[in-house]
Amino acid sequence: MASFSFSAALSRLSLFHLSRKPCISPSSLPFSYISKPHKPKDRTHFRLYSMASSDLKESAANNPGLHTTPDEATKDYIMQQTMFRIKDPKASLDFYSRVLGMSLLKRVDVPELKFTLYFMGYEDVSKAPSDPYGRTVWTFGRAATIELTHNWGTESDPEFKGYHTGNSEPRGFGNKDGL
Ligand SMILES: C[C@@H](O)C(=O)SC[C@H](NC(=O)CC[C@H](N)C(=O)O)C(=O)NCC(=O)O
Repeated sequence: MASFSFSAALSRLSLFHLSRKPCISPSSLPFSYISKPHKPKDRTHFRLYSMASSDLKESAANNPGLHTTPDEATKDYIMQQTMFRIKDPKASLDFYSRVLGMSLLKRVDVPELKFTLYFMGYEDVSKAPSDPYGRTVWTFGRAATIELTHNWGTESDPEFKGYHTGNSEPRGFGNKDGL
């Protein structure tokens, strides 16, 4: 099998097929790789895509409107939260914490309006402030959190048929994927 050097790979900037026993671990490459078994038994084949090419489908030149640097006026902005309404907090908290490995960053109970918010995220909550105000400020400073909204009673209301999933007309919200 031809030797495979990282510099040679960079200079070629093209697709690579690694044989069954790659001479270097794909995980050590700064390339992104997609394991694509050619046949079910060949699970060690990898197809490597160079990331240096400027004609990538994902380049700014190939995607009008795409900027590689944010506007100076909003450069510190982040997508802080997206909100999903949930029917049953027990089931949803189990899914987002046990299945997806997220942590509960902050819980907000609003009894006067009979709802609770659960802010979930991939953060080490042992580093969160212990005081409620500090914890709130910390939570709303985390990027890409999920705000789960539970309107009290939906979990036990036989008349509640669940929230719109986005998979029927009018199609709106699409889906959530996990890996
Ligand atoms: C932090 C708290 O005071 C809020 O304002 S959260 C935003 C608010 N959420 C709710 O009122 C949740 C209960 C409501 N019945 C619902 O299901 O939304 C809100 O503005 N919700 C509407 C929205 O579009 O986010």
